[in-house]
Amino acid sequence: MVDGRDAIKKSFQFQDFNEAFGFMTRVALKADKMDHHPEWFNVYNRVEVTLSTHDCKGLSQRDITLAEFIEKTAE
Ligand SMILES: C[C@H](O)[C@H](O)[C@H]1CNC2=NC(N)=NC(=O)C2=N1
Repeated sequence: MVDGRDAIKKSFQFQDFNEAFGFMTRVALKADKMDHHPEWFNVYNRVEVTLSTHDCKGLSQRDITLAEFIEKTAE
C-alpha cells in the first residue's frame, strides 16, 4: 500500500539494467494493451511500481489484473 492514497506498490530487483528494462518492456506492452498504465521508477536493476486507477481515484480490478501479470513477469 502507499501512504496517503489508495494504491499498491512493490519494488523489484533484477540482475542488471538489461533484465530490469526487459521486464519494463514486457509490462509496458501489456499495460498499453489494457489501457492501464503503471507509475514507476527505475534505477539500474531496481524497478518500483505503483498501481492505482485514476478514473476512480483508487484501486480497481484493473490494478489487480496488472499486478498479477507483473508478478508473473518478474519471476
Ligand atoms: C484516456 C485513457 O483511457 C485513460 O486515461 C486511461 C489510461 N491509463 C490509465 N492508467 C491508470 N493507471 N489508470 C487510469 O485510470 C487510466 N486511464
